[in-house]
Amino acid sequence: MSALRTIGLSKSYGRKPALRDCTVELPAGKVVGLVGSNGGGKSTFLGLAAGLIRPSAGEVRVFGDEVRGRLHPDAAILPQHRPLYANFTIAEMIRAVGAVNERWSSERVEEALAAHPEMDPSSRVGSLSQGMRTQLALALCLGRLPKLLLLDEPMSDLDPLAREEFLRLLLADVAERGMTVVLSSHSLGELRDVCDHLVLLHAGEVLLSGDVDELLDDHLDVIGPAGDGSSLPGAVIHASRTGRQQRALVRAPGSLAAGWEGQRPDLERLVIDYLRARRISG
Ligand SMILES: Nc1ncnc2c1ncn2[C@@H]1O[C@H](COP(=O)(O)OP(=O)(O)OP(=O)(O)O)[C@@H](O)[C@H]1O
Repeated sequence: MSALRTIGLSKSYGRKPALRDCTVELPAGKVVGLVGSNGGGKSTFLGLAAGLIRPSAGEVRVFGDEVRGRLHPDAAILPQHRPLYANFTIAEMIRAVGAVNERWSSERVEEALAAHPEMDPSSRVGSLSQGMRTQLALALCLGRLPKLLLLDEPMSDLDPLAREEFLRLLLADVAERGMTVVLSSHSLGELRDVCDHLVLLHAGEVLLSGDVDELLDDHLDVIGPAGDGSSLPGAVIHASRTGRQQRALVRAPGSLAAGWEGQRPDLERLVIDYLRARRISG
């Protein structure tokens, strides 16, 4: 069964569409990278998946159950604004969140915070740096022992070491507990190392969704003589010229004509060329 499935999911704010007819199926036990342009709909997608936002049309299912305005008991979300009470101490915050969750492990929270001895339990949340708040909010998410963890730009305010530790913690939970992680990020370099599955959003539309390796295998980054567009193999996603050469990203490539060379694209190339193509076509 998929961890998260959306069918024709749409959300408009007033008359402005934020997500349009989104149908995706995200496999359980994987790390899913949610990427795209600014305002592409990533936070809206995560909010809908968590039941924080109500859809304008379509449906969301978490482990087969339709999400209807409330967080699925097997899910946890780290929203972009990190919902914490500034006047509470860290220890009070942990107790408060534990008290409202039926399934709860304070050991799991402590385990997640163990790598951060600077987070004294008696410190006020309001005195923590932005990155420390993110660490605390993530630890609170893990305390719910989620099977599906939804993370909105979790690494944006973490230092390089904290990012590495954060990813290590997540990957350990994916491997040991079979957790599914959906994380939005603009940092393709970081996603490349951890993502099994990709969802690419632009202007509320899903441009790509699938297993990362399969998507990369299905594309070719080709270079050849300019002006010879007729010999490009496969469907052209985006093409550009420099002098006498042209470069293109093609999908479902056939065999290459003489004078052309091709290689499997990396994740950055794939994502950037899809977004560039959309920007040009408007
Ligand atoms: N509460 C809201 N009211 C009105 N419009 C909204 C609201 N939240 C989001 N939007 C609009 O919906 C669209 C999608 O926004 P969303 O925050 O989901 O994108 P995003 O991909 O997370 O963006 P970013 O990468 O910039 O964080 C944008 O056009 C945004 O302006």
